Amino acid sequence: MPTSEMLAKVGNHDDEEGNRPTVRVQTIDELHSLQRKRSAPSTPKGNSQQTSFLTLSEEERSKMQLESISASLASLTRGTGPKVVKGDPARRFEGSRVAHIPHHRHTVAPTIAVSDSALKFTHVLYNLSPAELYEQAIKYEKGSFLTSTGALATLSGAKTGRCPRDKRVVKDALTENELWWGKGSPNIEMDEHSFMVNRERAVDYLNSLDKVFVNDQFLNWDPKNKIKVRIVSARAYHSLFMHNMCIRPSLEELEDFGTPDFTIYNAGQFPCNRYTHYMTSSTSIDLNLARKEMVILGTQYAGEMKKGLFSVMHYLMPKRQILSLHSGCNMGKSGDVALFFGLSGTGKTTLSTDHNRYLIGDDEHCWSESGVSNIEGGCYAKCIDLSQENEPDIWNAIKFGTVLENVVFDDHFREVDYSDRSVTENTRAAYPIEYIPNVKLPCVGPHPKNVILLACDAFGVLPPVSKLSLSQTMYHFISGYTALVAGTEEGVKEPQATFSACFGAAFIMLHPTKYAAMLSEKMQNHGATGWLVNTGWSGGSYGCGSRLKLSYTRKIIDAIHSGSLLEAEYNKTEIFGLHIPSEVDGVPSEILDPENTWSDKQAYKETLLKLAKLFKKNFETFTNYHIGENNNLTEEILAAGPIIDEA
Ligand SMILES: Nc1ncnc2c1ncn2[C@@H]1O[C@H](COP(=O)(O)OP(=O)(O)O)[C@@H](O)[C@H]1O
Ligand SMILES: C=C(OP(=O)(O)O)C(=O)O
Ligand SMILES: [Ca+2]
Ligand SMILES: [Mn+2]
Repeated sequence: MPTSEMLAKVGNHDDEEGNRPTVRVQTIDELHSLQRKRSAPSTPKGNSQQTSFLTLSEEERSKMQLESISASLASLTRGTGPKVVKGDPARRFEGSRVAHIPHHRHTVAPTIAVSDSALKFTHVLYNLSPAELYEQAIKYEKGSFLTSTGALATLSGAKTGRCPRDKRVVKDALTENELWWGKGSPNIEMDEHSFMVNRERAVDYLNSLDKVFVNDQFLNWDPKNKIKVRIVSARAYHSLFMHNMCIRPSLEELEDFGTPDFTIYNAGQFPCNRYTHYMTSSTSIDLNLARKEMVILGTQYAGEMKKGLFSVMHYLMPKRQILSLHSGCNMGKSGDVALFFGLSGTGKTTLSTDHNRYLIGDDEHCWSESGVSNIEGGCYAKCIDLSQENEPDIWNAIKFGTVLENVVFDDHFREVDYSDRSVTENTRAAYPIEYIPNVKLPCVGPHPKNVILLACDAFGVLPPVSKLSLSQTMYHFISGYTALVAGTEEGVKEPQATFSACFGAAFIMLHPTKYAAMLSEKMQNHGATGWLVNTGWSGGSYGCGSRLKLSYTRKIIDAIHSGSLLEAEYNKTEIFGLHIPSEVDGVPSEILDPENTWSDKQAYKETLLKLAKLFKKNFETFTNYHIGENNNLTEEILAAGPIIDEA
């Protein structure tokens, strides 16, 4: 047993003179209580001044936050939320310092309505810091480890990617007319009642736990169009992921947070009931725009939250005449902004993270009257085959605070093997955007000068770069083409063509032509140039050719940014009618026309024709829709697609 004398020696045991300051404590517990100074329960960014720290006492503020969280977690049948209390249940003495919600709020209908979960406390871990979340994850979540560079390695469980077929949107009187439904649409309907069944299931699951994580954060760096989001989840992994991906409020902003504009209930560890109407699997991601809520059951893949909120923005922003974009975005030293559209794996994150330019964001943006703004506060990079040489900024961002999903690492040294696909091909790193050294803070910029459409063409017939007319830009934007290789298994040789309207059909809520019309108007008003960049195959299709060197693609992108590519000499290609430059600085000229790179010219022609037919077939669904006044744009856009000589 330690005596106070022994304790007094802590910190100066090697001091002969005995005149160093001593620790003035009586017990080991007291010593430990000195270790951690109490700070506000939030995650401020750097220079938070504690000055205008308000009229409310800390206790009152805390009580209001807890009441709001309890209301968020309210059961709809029982009408009340759980008794919530702040802090980790494992550290009880701290939790008990905070007053919980007054009793009368929870005794509305005493006998029938009360469930056991209403009789216990749910501990709320509110806006924990990365360090606290690391501790929670490592202590309580299997599969959580520190890597050699300080990142938090996690497993997302059975689902290692999004489940678009399990996404449901509540169809009610309003959304029935407003949203895009039917063929090609990502919005698969559900009714209000089934949503409530799933919501109750998620909330009951969360309330049954000892503790839940709550993140209150923002979306959109445009201060006039900022959205307040609350994420309630059961895993430190989810809380840290959203901490990184959403915009982190300052202490002061958190004080006045108030009621969120949108709430996610992530009960991903718990399945949905397959006998609930509209459910087709044990996974369900449900969006209710009227209630401003999203429920996640049966998948722990964190990307589902980020992209779910992106869908919400694709609904809210166009209502304010703001275009939401599935694109990366960066800005040159002279203020020239570029957008990078493209489906998953085409290079938005890789190419927007450019050491010579300021990063505005890697995935989700808004284009308003005043310019562009990032929706998010972080990046979500693929890390399969990541190398320090090819992507140094992303490599260096994988450090303390970063969530590393589904990667494989050495058991002892904890060095990550980025080439290992044992868990999944879709390994990911989620980090705060400030981890990229040349970030543009705040993440906003002026109107774009270049609009780059990325396609990873595994057929190997699209040119590495083409300059597009405005109608061609619209045609390719609405088509949203990419073709990745089907898989990495032996014998899979045939690339799989994907068409995803607006390069993000999985996330749009309105008809694609609505976004296309807005893009066309904005590009015209601000004189932006459209480009099509193939980041995929050259010298033949997948199996024969090879993926274009990232260094060449970067040179092409450099030439777009600098304006030098606008001045180049162009030739028009057959069928697709694309304008390809004859020279690009730093790129071998012979690869600029894909026909040159194929040894079998006949095979090239056949593959090109095959792809053109796929484009035409895909576009059939859009030919009935009208874009622009008098439908004039529709005609122009159609004419800008591939032309197949049927003779
Ligand atoms: N020529 C290229 N251009 C862009 N990316 C390339 C190229 N060659 C290989 N890649 C790889 O392809 C992947 C692109 O993925 P990413 O940038 O995350 O796409 P997105 O953000 O659009 O989903 C990265 O892993 C990158 O290293
Ligand atoms: C997170 C995603 O985005 P991306 O692959 O475009 O980076 C996703 O599509 O799940
Ligand atoms: Ca994507
Ligand atoms: Mn990305």
